[in-house]
Amino acid sequence: MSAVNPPGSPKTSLVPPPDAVAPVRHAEAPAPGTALGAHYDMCFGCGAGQPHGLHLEARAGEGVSVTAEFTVKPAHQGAPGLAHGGVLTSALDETLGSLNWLMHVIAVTGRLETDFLLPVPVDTVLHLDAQVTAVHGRKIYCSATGRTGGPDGPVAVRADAVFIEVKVEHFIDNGRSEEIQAAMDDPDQVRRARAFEVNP
Ligand SMILES: CCCCC/C=C\C/C=C\C/C=C\C/C=C\CCCC(=O)SCCNC(=O)CCNC(=O)[C@H](O)C(C)(C)COP(=O)(O)OP(=O)(O)OC[C@H]1O[C@@H](n2cnc3c(N)ncnc32)[C@H](O)[C@@H]1OP(=O)(O)O
Repeated sequence: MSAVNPPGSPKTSLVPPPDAVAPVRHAEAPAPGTALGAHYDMCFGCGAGQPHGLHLEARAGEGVSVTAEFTVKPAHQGAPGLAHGGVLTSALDETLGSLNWLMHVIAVTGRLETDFLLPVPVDTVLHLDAQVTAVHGRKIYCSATGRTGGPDGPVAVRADAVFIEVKVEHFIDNGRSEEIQAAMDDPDQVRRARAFEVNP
């Protein structure tokens, strides 16, 4: 049998390489406690205009960190009365994606690994916390936890991820044309997208 973790395999990619550097909070990052708002009104994770969404609300934290709250609704069930694991992973993914605001970088999820430690019942408020741990070129290494019963409660879910920095053209070139056109016609959306990109 070949090596369990051959170099370059996905399994090794969540560990920052030795020459990775500490993340830098952008000088114009929102102050700790500031609500970050949605990066896109129709986003499944954070968009207020998305009726099927999670409606996650993230706030800037200290350093390169964010916090968020997610209330598990009946529509999020996997087993009777319990949250679906994929939905919980989406909440972690969205919280990690919100870290973009603090670095003024646009990045998309490359790899995300979730540990499910406790079942999460419907009506639970999941207290999410995410931080960037290291940066290597375009790769942003980050981790998140979701706690129940309050911000200091037991960890129910946690995730490690690598996000990959992209340009706004990633969305323009790959998104379905009708949504891209609508986004480009919306000055507020263009402003929000560009706000990520100012990264001197
Ligand atoms: C004006 C209209 C604007 C409209 C837009 C509106 C708003 C935009 C603003 C903000 C939105 C931003 C983010 C959204 C935030 C939250 C949502 C939650 C996050 C998500 O839900 S987001 C969706 C899921 N996500 C994807 O849809 C990605 C699909 N994917 C790809 O699009 C490509 O795959 C890509 C771009 C990832 C890479 O492609 P690429 O060609 O650019 O880069 P390349 O391959 O050269 O890799 C460069 C270096 O990254 C390493 N690397 C690559 N892939 C890796 C992996 N998977 N794991 C570990 N490392 C990886 C390589 O190993 C190399 O590393 P090294 O430099 O060391 O060699």
